[in-house]
Amino acid sequence: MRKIEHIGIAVNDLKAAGDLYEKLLGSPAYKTEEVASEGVRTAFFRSGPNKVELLEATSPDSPIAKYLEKRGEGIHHIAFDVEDIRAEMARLRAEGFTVLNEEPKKGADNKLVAFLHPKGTHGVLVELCQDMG
Ligand SMILES: CC[C@H](C(=O)O)C(=O)SCCNC(=O)CCNC(=O)[C@H](O)C(C)(C)COP(=O)(O)OP(=O)(O)OC[C@H]1O[C@@H](n2cnc3c(N)ncnc32)[C@H](O)[C@@H]1OP(=O)(O)O
Ligand SMILES: [Co+2]
Repeated sequence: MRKIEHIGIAVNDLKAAGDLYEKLLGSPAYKTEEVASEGVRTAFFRSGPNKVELLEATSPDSPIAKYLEKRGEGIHHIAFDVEDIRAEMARLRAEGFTVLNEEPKKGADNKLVAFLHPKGTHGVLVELCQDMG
């Protein structure tokens, strides 16, 4: 794990939350992007070398919709930047973590992504991200 790639925050309304985070961070989202396969629309903000990803659900069966229904708005996941996502997935499986994806999938912000089940990480949904260059 090279660094924290982004902190993911689940929100009910991306526009309203985005306006607030623009005030909070002092700059607008550098990207908004829909990831249909995940049923999410995202907005990315920079905070120095770090990133914040706001996520709203675009379908009722989205993981974000389910999370919001159950827990309301809040920090949804921590994403880590990895050099080689397939190698990391194999390493973490061998270490006993529950890797939720057979194969990495295309995420937002030009990344290949995979997730670890929060039950195996002390309650934090972990995302692995490899930059696709
Ligand atoms: C890819 C685009 C973008 C990017 O950065 O590129 C994204 O980040 S997309 C983010 C949205 N996509 C995902 O989250 C995919 C991975 N998530 C999942 O596969 C599910 O959400 C899963 C398996 C984590 C939970 O789904 P499930 O249907 O099992 O929901 P439950 O409510 O039954 O949850 C089971 C259990 O886990 C706890 N839980 C659920 N979500 C989280 C979370 N985000 N953080 C911590 N814990 C979580 C939930 O409370 C249940 O525990 P329990 O003790 O039974 O209440
Ligand atoms: Co993410």
